[in-house]
Amino acid sequence: MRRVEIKVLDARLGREFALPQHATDGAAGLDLRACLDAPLTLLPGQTELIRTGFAMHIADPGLAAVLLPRSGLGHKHGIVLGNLVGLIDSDYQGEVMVSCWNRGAAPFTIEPGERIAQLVLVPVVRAEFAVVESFTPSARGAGGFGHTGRD
Ligand SMILES: O=c1ccn([C@H]2C[C@H](O)[C@@H](COP(=O)(O)OP(=O)(O)OP(=O)(O)O)O2)c(=O)[nH]1
Ligand SMILES: [Mg+2]
Repeated sequence: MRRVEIKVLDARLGREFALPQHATDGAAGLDLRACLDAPLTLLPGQTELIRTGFAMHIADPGLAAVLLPRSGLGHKHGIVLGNLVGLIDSDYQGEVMVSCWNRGAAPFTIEPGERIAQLVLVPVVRAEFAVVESFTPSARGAGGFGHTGRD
């Protein structure tokens, strides 16, 4: 287990609402809860930025966190992320925010404390681009976007 510092910004977190945690021993994500004061109804097409009640500082530049939809909410109710995937930089120290987008056809109400997204810590390889005139040839070359066919 990796230790990552967080600051609790909403007093309900860790009391009324569980702190972000892995739901099972094998879970890759930590579920994030909506720190809302009242239920929030997202109409079809609506997007709102929702507080999670904590700030995090990953600190290690070799790590980042990605925010991903929960599959049940996304598939059954159309509740996904307005930015599709959220990226938390290792030097970010602000509140983790979740952009919730109702891409479905029906209104959906998010309750205070509801698990709305998941955070996955991922390794990062930082790079410095080196400008060259030519590449060592590869089998693919510049072919892409389906050039290998469909079967
Ligand atoms: O879903 C998200 C995405 C980002 N962030 C925070 C953490 C991240 O480190 C910071 C900046 O995110 P990003 O680089 O994706 O956004 P930007 O539009 O490029 O903003 P900036 O100019 O601040 O880098 O915002 C969130 O809290 N939730
Ligand atoms: Mg940025």
